Amino acid sequence: MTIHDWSTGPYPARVRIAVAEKKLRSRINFVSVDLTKGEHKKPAFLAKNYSGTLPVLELDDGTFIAECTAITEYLDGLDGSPTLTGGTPRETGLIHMMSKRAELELLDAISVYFHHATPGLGPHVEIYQNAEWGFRQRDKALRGMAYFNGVLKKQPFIAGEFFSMADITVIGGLIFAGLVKLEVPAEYEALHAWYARMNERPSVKNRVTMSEPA
Ligand SMILES: N[C@@H](CCC(=O)N[C@@H](CS(=O)(=O)O)C(=O)NCC(=O)O)C(=O)O
Repeated sequence: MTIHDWSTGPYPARVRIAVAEKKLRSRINFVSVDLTKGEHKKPAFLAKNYSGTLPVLELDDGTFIAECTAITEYLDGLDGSPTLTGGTPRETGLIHMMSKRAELELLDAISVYFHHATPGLGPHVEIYQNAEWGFRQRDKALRGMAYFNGVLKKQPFIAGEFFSMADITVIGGLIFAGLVKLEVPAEYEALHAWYARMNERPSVKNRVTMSEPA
């Protein structure tokens, strides 16, 4: 399998963490797509992913799977023993809900702030910007941080009692927050403590270097 990605990107991080958690590194060939040059918006890449975003998983039969959630669901199911996306209908529902909530209320909101209220990937990629919309989404992300801090006051992981795709998505959000220098307020102690625990996981710690030659 091939993953088309950008080694330091927040969304690619979600899939890199899932690859490591599922011990699939030896089965993956990473191919870098240069976002800074707008390669992801050129016809050759758009043929892989209509949405022009990274990462994209390319199967050996030529099938392309984009969208971090979809890629994670595929990878998690490969060994017939899903550990990241839920082992029962109740777990699957809760994990999907909390992962989608993490996208809507945190990660995607920070992405909009990055693309609209900062120089983003540069004028050749950011062909339309609306700073007010970007700042509104930044404020939404800060509310999202408060929400997830509240969740983590009551349970050890984002979707309940064990690590899941939902944790990985919030990790992606906080990686993006770091990249755009959006601080997690100090008073969100449960979120800070959880993030410190997450950063101790080898899958999180080694996510960027995993694609470097052994
Ligand atoms: N909904 C998509 C969003 C993916 C996404 O936005 N990826 C970023 C990659 S990174 O910024 O996290 O490295 C991207 O392609 N951004 C480029 C752009 O939006 O022009 C997903 O979940 O996979």
